[in-house]
Amino acid sequence: MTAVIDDPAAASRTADEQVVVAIDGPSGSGKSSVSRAVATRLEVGYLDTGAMYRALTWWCLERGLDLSDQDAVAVASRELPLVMSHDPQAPAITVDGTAVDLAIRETRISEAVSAVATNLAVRADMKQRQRVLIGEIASATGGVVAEGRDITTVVAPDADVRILLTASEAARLARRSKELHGSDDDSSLERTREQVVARDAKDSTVSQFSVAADGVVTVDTSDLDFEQSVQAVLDVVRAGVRAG
Ligand SMILES: Nc1ncnc2c1ncn2[C@@H]1O[C@H](COP(=O)(O)OP(=O)(O)OP(=O)(O)O)[C@@H](O)[C@H]1O
Ligand SMILES: Nc1ccn([C@H]2C[C@H](O)[C@@H](COP(=O)(O)O)O2)c(=O)n1
Repeated sequence: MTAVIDDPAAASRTADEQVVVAIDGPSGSGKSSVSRAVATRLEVGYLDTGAMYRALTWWCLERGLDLSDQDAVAVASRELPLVMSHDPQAPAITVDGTAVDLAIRETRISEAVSAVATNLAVRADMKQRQRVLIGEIASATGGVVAEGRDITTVVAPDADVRILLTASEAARLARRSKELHGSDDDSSLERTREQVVARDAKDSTVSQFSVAADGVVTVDTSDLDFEQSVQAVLDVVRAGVRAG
């Protein structure tokens, strides 16, 4: 893999030149926002795999499914009529023609999504979908930044560059609290804890995203601001591309 990054003619890269970047990490580490910025700078597509689990959760609830009914949720996963735009500056997601970009970020979805994401039949289906999407996006745009919890280890263990994006629990809680409640005072932090710490505890029963697997580079953003985090990831990508 010999991709020239920051190449304005990204979409004309040959298969050998395409760059696939896999990024995992815990909730609030900055995966989505940093990955979108990195994909934008690299002029490649973006895949938010968490949005896929969220969309499935939304669809199951919309249809009145009991999320603890593993078989019914697995069938829903296979049938999910999902369409995603992979433009990092305008990611969009529809289910059966309904735009769900905002709905899938609601607290009710954040609190329910782990029940779906820990369903092993759903994970097997999502893995296949995500592998296909990574190939399609890379072909269409010259590369892809795909982020989630198991991209570096299960979905794309052969990615050109694999990164674990992490941050201390305090930093992650404060970031999410400011985003959701506009503040990181004590009561806001407490209200955010369920969505960050408790969700990670549930999700970590099926994926390993707290310790980097062999060959995965850890980028700790606890003491970095947003732009520094983007630059740190780009540095790893550039080093990985040169080494590859
Ligand atoms: N290095 C950083 N410094 C400060 N804020 C950051 C940094 N990185 C991300 N953020 C902010 O933290 C919040 C959480 O980031 P983001 O949604 O990208 O995290 P995530 O890892 O994708 O979380 P989740 O997995 O729960 O969706 C956002 O408001 C984002 O702008
Ligand atoms: N590859 C992935 C991506 C996401 N999940 C789970 C973890 C979360 O509970 C949920 C939503 O993810 P988020 O949008 O918060 O990043 O999906 C997973 O298990 N594997």
